[in-house]
Amino acid sequence: MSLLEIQDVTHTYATGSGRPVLHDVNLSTGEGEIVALVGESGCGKTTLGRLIAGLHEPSSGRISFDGTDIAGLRGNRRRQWRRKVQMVHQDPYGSLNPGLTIGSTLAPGILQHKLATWRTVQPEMIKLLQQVGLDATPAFLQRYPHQLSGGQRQRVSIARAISLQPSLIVADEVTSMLDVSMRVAILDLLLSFQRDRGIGYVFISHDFGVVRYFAQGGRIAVMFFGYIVEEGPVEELITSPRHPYTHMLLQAIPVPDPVLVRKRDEEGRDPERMIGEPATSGCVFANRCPLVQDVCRKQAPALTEIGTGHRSACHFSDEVPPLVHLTDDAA
Ligand SMILES: Nc1ncnc2c1ncn2[C@@H]1O[C@H](COP(=O)(O)OP(=O)(O)OP(=O)(O)O)[C@@H](O)[C@H]1O
Repeated sequence: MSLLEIQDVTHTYATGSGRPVLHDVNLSTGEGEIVALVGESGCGKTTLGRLIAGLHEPSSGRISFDGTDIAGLRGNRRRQWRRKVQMVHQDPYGSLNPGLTIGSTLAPGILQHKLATWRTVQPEMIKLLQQVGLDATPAFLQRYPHQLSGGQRQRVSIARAISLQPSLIVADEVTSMLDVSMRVAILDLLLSFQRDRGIGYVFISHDFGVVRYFAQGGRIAVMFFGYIVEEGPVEELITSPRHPYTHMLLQAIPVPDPVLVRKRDEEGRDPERMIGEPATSGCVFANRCPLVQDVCRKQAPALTEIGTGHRSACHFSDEVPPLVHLTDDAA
């Protein structure tokens, strides 16, 4: 059974344009699994993450956790579900209350969920500091977020999430505001919790390099304007994309080799296609697609199984060309 199951979820913000920002999303993840959500800014990654973490309710569709529809959960069962799914945000400074010490940030959740008592909460918090690589002392618990570096603040956010012993963490662009030197350390820290505690992740990022590192062995779902257009095992999807949008994103990753850049351009990389409005009928990607044909303007392709655990929403997924920078003759 899946840990998390998202079925036909559509979401429209009451305060937004009135158009859905997620359309008929279907996605599932098993215990301890990593599923990465990738796509350009505004495609709905954070919205989907917030629905999974229960911070918004979907306009329609169903989200089940441990086999139970979360919309129907009440009382203690609802509290348990809220504890088991935690979210770590992109901006650790924004998500930590600047007026609270680290101790006052960590203690309430632990006490509320009865994971420690008033007597044991301090040693519990010190243990957490040590587990996330922070100075494990009572003095550190007295510090405020502004007294910490960006990396330390993100470690506090991670400590707050793991303090509630979750089964799933939604990690939303968790390294994008950190120095490059700090990024791998934070990713490795999160991976250690997957390895040692079986915590699964919904890992949101626009960076395929980061996703390839973090989600190895897991799956990627590629989103375009609120639709999942391709989903599959990480290595297979990154080396042999079967949707023209995934192909375009991967082909746009900068390479430091001018010969390769020329070869990509000769083979049809068209910067003009990197921008453009989503189509309002037929395939949502039709206005940008290099493979577009008449049928794409008329009929939206379903997300269809094209290999084991690999799905693509394209009428012409067989015609997506190999990536230039990964073919032998490009070397
Ligand atoms: N609270 C909100 N009210 C109204 N519209 C919103 C709200 N939050 C997001 N949106 C809109 O929903 C769409 C999807 O936004 P979302 O933040 O989920 O995308 P994203 O892929 O995570 O982008 P980014 O990588 O820039 O965070 C965007 O058009 C955005 O403007």
